[in-house]
Amino acid sequence: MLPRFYRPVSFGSLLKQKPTLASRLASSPIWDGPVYTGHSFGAENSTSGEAVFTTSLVGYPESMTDPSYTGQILVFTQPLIGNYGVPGLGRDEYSLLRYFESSKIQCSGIVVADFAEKYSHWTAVESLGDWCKREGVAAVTGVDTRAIVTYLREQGSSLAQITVGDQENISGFQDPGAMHLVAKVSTKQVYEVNPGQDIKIAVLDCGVKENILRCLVSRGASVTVLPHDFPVQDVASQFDGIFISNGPGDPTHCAETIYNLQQTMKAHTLPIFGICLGHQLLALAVGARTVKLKYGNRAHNIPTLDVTTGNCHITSQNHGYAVDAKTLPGDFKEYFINLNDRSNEGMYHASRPIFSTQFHPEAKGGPLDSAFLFDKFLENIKQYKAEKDLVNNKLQHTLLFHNGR
Ligand SMILES: NC(=O)CC[C@H](N)C(=O)O
Repeated sequence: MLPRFYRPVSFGSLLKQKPTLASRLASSPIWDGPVYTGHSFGAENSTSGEAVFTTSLVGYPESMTDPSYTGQILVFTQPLIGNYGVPGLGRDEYSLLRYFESSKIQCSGIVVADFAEKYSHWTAVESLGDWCKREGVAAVTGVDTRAIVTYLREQGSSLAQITVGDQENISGFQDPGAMHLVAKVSTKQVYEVNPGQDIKIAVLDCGVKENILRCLVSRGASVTVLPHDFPVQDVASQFDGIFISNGPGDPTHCAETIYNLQQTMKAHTLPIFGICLGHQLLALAVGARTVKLKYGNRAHNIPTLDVTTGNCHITSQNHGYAVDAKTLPGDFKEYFINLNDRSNEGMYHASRPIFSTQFHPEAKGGPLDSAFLFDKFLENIKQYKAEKDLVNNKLQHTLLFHNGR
């Protein structure tokens, strides 16, 4: 017998079609994808979004609170999800969330083969189902996720709905790719983490993960978090480095950030580092193009080649778009390549301290192979500061000399 709280739930997906005149005129989408019926173990709300799959084995609290998943229904290929429960909102010595990437569930819904009602972990305060219910997020279990993932791999990431019981999904099929989601998840106010340090980094928050901030402040930096569209070019001289964060949706919606980065790179020579959406925005700012991948890369174990060393790193990834490496301008070189699908995984400037990665070196949920890239950014900053100090000292000596005569 099914536990009482289970209600029938359907997970259906929309076959992606090239818009024909007929389908555009008929404003409702054509429902021609498969329907999978399982049980609800989260909030009994209907929802819609882009269905994507992750092959990560652990880290569901981190993935579900990652703002990059906004507007997406996350299908886990790992068949048993929820067995270590969900941790609480504890904070670390920097007041950053210890166990989550943001303070709420960001994805629109989740789909798992088998939900573990019984959980056990020393950090757990509730079950995955209770967390989803409390946060109003739909969750489906008891469906064949192998069939769903086969569909998504063949068809590509697709618009989908979760409907609970007999509910109608009045919102239809929401396409996160058509929305400027970064504006929704970015901070509205400027705030500081670990203030008062010698090294000062400006973070453009397009949906920044807590562990990215932790990776910067734990290396001794003060971080000032700015809204995604903040004119960073106007304040860049107050900082020693600029970081551009991860975030949801299609990077081409972020016209303000792209423009501000162009102006910053024109007027300033300080070190810049971007991760995931940050990489895509930096690439767009220097004139490269981004493309939508068929079903994206979402996993914690993707082999990635460092073109500069020949080393392979196992990386954590979560993206549906990629930079087309063929469109990088001459002074930017390809830094990393995905060894599964050969897509671009990063770039660096030939002579300036600017680089970015498509994968996530902060990887909460692991692996930590590429965490050295934060050290590299901090090294770039120290070198930049040392050169700046040298120039300032020389300038002062020159002025003193002239004054003395
Ligand atoms: N994790 C991210 O920053 C994702 C970037 C972008 N939204 C993509 O899907 O490609």
